[in-house]
Order: sequence, then C-alpha cells, then structure tokens
Amino acid sequence: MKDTYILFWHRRDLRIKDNIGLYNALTSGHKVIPMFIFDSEILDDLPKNDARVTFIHKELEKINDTLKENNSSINVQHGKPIEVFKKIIDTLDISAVYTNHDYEPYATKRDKKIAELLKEHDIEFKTFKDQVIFEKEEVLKNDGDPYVVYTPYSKKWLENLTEKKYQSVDCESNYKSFAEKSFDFPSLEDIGFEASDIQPVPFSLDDDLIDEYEDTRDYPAKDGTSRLGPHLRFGTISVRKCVQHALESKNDTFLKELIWREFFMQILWHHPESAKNNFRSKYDGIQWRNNEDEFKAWCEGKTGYPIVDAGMRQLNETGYMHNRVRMITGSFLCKHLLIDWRWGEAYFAEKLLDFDQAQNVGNWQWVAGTGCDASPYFRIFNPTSQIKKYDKNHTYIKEWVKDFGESSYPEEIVEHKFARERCLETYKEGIED
Ligand SMILES: Cc1cc2nc3c(=O)[nH]c(=O)nc-3n(C[C@H](O)[C@H](O)[C@H](O)COP(=O)(O)OP(=O)(O)OC[C@H]3O[C@@H](n4cnc5c(N)ncnc54)[C@H](O)[C@@H]3O)c2cc1C
Repeated sequence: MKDTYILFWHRRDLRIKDNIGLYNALTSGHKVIPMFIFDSEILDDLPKNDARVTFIHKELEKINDTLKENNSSINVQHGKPIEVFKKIIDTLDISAVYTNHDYEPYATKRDKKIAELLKEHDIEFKTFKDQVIFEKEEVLKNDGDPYVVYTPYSKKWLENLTEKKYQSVDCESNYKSFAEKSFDFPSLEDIGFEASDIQPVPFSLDDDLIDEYEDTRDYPAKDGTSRLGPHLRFGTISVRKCVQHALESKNDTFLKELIWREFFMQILWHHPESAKNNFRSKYDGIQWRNNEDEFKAWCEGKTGYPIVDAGMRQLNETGYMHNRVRMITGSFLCKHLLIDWRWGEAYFAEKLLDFDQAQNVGNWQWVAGTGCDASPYFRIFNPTSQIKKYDKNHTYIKEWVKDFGESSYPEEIVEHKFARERCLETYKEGIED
C-alpha cells in the first residue's frame, strides 16, 4: 500500500512540545506534515499591523526552525480553511487530519464543515483535547447539567483531577516522524500584514511568583502575575505545564485562576449564544446610554479618572491591561457611563494580545452583572478608592498617564456619586423580577 501522510493542523497550539494531537499524529506510524492556516475569515477584519498576527507569525517561524533541524518544515497556508483543504486534498496524499479541539462558536462551525469535506474524500478527521484539563461535558453537576456557578464547578474540577490529566506527552522523541518535506514559509507581507512593535512579554511560572500570587496579583504596579495570557491563548505553552507548576505551590490562588479559564470555556461551549446575548435574559431591559463621545473618551483613556485612563492607555500601547484594572475600566464603562458591555468586549477583543472569546465575554458579563456567576449589579467600583487600595503611590498611574496632575489632564467625564445613583436606578428599572 502507498504510504500516506497525516496532516497535523495547528490552531491554538503553536508548539511542537507537549501537544496531545501532535503526539498522537507522530506516534501513529505515518509521516506527519504540520500545517497552519492564516484564516482569511478572521484576518480580513483585523488591522494590517495586528500584533497577534505578528506574534503567530514569529511563533510559526520558531516551529519551522526546529522542524528544519529535523529535515522537515511547516506548511503555512493563507485563505478560507475549506478552500485550503480542498487544495491540499488535491496535492498531498493525506489519509487523516489530526487537530486539537477549538471550542469557540466560529471554530466549531468551521470544523464541522471541514469534517464533512474530509469524510467525502474518505479522510479521517481525528480531534483531541489539548488546551484544557477538562472540556465540554467532563465537569458536570451530579444531575448531568453544566455548572453556571464557579465555586461548585471548581470543587468538582479538583475532585476529578488525577495526575494523568496533567501529564505531559513526549513529542520530541518522535520528531523523526515528521515528513521530510520543504514548504515555502510566507512572510507577513505575503499574507497582507506588516510587523507590529507590540509583542507579549515572556511569561513567568517561577515558584516565588505562584507562592506570592495571592498577595501581589491585585497591584498593577507590581510584576505579580504570570503574563501567561497570550501564551495560553495561542498555545505556546501547554496548560498541563501550567497546572503542574500551580500544584507545586501550597497556595492555590493561581490554580484557581486557571480553573476560572476552564469555567468560562465550558460556559461558552454550552451557551454559545452568550457571546452576544446577556447570559441572564432578565437583564435585557437595561437601557444603555451608549454615548459615542463618552465611549471614545474611555477608549482613548481620557475619562479624567486616572486609574481608568492608565488602564486604557496601557492597553492601547501594549495590548495588555492588568486584571484589577480590567475590572475597574470594565465596571466604569458599564456602570458609570452605562455603555453596553458588548461595546467594551469588542474594544478589548480588538486590542488584547490575550483576547480569548470565552474569557473576554465571561469577564465582561461578570463586570456588567449580566453573566452566569456575575458580580452583583449594585457592586460599583469606586475608581478613586480603588487607587487608594491598589496604587496608593500612583506608581502605575504615573507610568501610563504622563499628563497626570497637569492642567492638560481631562476633567472627570462624570461625577462618581451621580453616576453611581444613575446606574442603580437604570439597572433597577431594567431588570425583570
Ligand atoms: C473585562 C475583562 C476582560 C478580560 N478578557 C480576557 C481575555 O480576553 N483573555 C484572557 O485570557 N483573560 C481575560 N480576562 C481575565 C484576566 O484579566 C486575564 O486572564 C489576566 O489579566 C491575564 O494576565 P496574566 O496572564 O498575567 O494572568 P494571571 O493573573 O497570571 O493568571 C494566570 C492565567 O489564569 C487565567 N485567568 C486569570 N484570571 C482570569 C479570569 N478572571 N478569567 C479567566 N481566566 C483567568 C488566564 O489564563 C491567565 O493567563 C479579562 C478580565 C476582565 C475583567
């Protein structure tokens, strides 16, 4: 029988170490061609200097360099995935496509279409769990329903956790199974993009950071968080490795954040409609003010509230915003300005290097109070007392708001006490009993 190839399709797993789908492909007895598609359905809506595209391109280059050392290379394509697959089926002798699960609503629809196409050509489509410890229906309530509240979900998650669930797989010993093929590697310009200066900072999984995380994570001026966001989003690190490190610490706060990530992933998987709709429909009656000038001031970091402005300016300049400040800026948008959480979600989606639909939607709905396990609507962050608690020396603010304390710095866009009362009234009127 003629030897056929397995195509391994990288998506949110830009690494060739500890990658479950890839490991299964490499140990299948067939030669493996790794592949990535710059999906024009996603790329066409992005600015030409999108930082995430630059990051993906760089990570693929790194993969390609390692593959070249092993006489192989990655097949990088650009176009609509279905069209790319039609072309590949015509040009390469493929018996199976292996890939890791991608849970976002767009991805599940795309994968369904690809699976149908492959079936028509008698090509197997094998998919694996890789980007989470528990997926889909693996952590359910005793009655079989999915959880909508974090605390019992996390308890069950921990109960179900066995060592096997976070064991790494050894891809490196199997690199000899990569096909000896040489593919041209496209430049960013070839796919219609240009390099961005904004890049993720390296992550840290240091023992000290994880041990002290609970005490330091809320202070935006400190380097107290891991900066794993984009790396988990694009899979340049495996979640199993993160969990292994988290479990080594006596303090479980960091592990709990990794569980929040999986909580929101399963929420979006079970409730794909929550990407666009309030998770709780009783909030549908809220009359958002949606003032465009105020939205612009928020986006540009010109609200006159220094901690809000620092966060937005940090986001605009670096593609990152500290979690505490994401909560403050998010609350300010929805509650002080009464702007629909979907506007804020879309702005963060455009700017965040770690943008992940499940996390972004889940957290925005948490902030707005419309979400599954949300902050109560009457919890309105006071942007001034938040400074006293978390940036009392103004270290963070001064880093990002260069005109802080100067006459050019804008006046407060709205008075806090007035905005608070307006918010409470609007929510009360809008919420169905
Ligand atoms: C309005 C708003 C929008 C957000 N949008 C995103 C987003 O698009 N993508 C994203 O990954 N996170 C999002 N978050 C969650 C959180 O802010 C980021 O995960 C975190 O700031 C990333 O920095 P870090 O990697 O240093 O996190 P660390 O504090 O070091 O946490 C480690 C990891 O745990 C996970 N995690 C931490 N906090 C949360 C959380 N609240 N919810 C879910 N997972 C969490 C992340 O994967 C994170 O990388 C959002 C939070 C808010 C309030």
